[in-house]
Amino acid sequence: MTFAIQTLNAISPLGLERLDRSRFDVGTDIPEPRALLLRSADLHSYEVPPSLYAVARAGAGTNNIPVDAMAARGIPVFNTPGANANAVKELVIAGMLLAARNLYHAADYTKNLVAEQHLSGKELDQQVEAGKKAFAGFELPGRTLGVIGLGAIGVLVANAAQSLGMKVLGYDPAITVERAWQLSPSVEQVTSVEELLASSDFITLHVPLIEATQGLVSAERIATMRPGSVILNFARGGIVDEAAVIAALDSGHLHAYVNDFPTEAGSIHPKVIALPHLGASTSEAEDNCAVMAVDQLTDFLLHGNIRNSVNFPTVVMGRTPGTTRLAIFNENKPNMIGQITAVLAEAGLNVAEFTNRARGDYAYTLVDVEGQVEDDLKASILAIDGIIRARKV
Ligand SMILES: NC(=O)c1ccc[n+]([C@@H]2O[C@H](COP(=O)([O-])OP(=O)(O)OC[C@H]3O[C@@H](n4cnc5c(N)ncnc54)[C@H](O)[C@@H]3O)[C@@H](O)[C@H]2O)c1
Ligand SMILES: O=C(O)CC[C@@H](O)C(=O)O
Repeated sequence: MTFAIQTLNAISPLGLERLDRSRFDVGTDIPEPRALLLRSADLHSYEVPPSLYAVARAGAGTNNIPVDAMAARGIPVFNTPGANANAVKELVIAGMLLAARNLYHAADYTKNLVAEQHLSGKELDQQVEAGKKAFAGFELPGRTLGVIGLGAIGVLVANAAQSLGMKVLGYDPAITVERAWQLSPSVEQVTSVEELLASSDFITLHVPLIEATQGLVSAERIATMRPGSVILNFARGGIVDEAAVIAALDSGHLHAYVNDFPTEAGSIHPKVIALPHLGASTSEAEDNCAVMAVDQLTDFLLHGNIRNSVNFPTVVMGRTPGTTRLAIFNENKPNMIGQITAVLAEAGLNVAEFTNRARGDYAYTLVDVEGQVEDDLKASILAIDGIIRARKV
């Protein structure tokens, strides 16, 4: 049996090469895909075909995918946490330097001297020296960076800024133990966004775009920021009230807004540096994301294992020779396990391994039974109230 995987964005060949072509068909035009492999393609109005088993996002953010609706259909959505974090970290550091040293306008100034004013030689030298004072900037050591979201990217940014001599504040009410261990001990964790904004010269956002973070940087909060501060947004456009930022740039309250999500108003504003969603656009990050996404997807399709899903729990079980594996998605409600095992017992099947984990409203079961199973077993499992999907793997 082969699995058809449809790619909806350009995926690094390093990832695609890992797909064993005797088991996987890959293409951009696949009418009944078993899986989707994508980056930023928007799935919110995608009509999910009954054939679809899984979605793999080669990247971190999954706001382009209706993850809850996918969960309700028993479709895990995978992402690749950390795989592009270094690329984003480097761009954030570049963004701080672009803003602090006015590099964007400075480079424009010199280009203009030649392209528009046609200066050369001594005249050019004179104007270079005469004009440079307009672009004098400030240095990073001693300045404070506030990091909102201490996940894969936020921790790398915090540690890098700290090693550049900055004071770093961090805010993340749900920081994981793993990230807390990675965070430099010199980074001071604060307990509110307000505290962080009031004490920072730069703030950088590294949270997902979800209901709770939509408009997190609001007009009210911007008003509490230090005069002359800089906002860096390499997370998602919707986390910032851009109209409020532009008003604060116009009034002189903010120095600059550096972001990865151009809008009509932002792109042409002289104090906005808007990059074309470049955060993860390095060959290294694209390779890392593609490899991780493909490996997670194939492990799920071939073995039912779930790692790094944003809508189902991690469930991983090694294969036992001589057994048949069933992968079952169900609603998270009482007596589901009892009913599944009762069906297996009725079919005279001996369970070799069994794992069940729940996450929110849904749960996932992997069960290895000894020997082969009859085709009608799947129908008996699907007949249990609350079972969403079942498959022999
Ligand atoms: N510009 C780009 O190309 C690019 C690349 C990668 C990621 N991103 C964006 O950056 C986001 C973060 O990526 P990541 O890899 O660090 O993800 P991550 O999941 O490792 O970290 C996100 C962190 O945000 C925290 N968080 C969630 N809600 C919060 C809140 N209200 N206040 C404070 N902290 C909160 C979480 O606890 C978590 O620690 C992604 O969701 C994506 O939108 C953009
Ligand atoms: O795929 C990309 O180029 C961007 C990915 C980035 O926004 C992410 O959330 O990982």
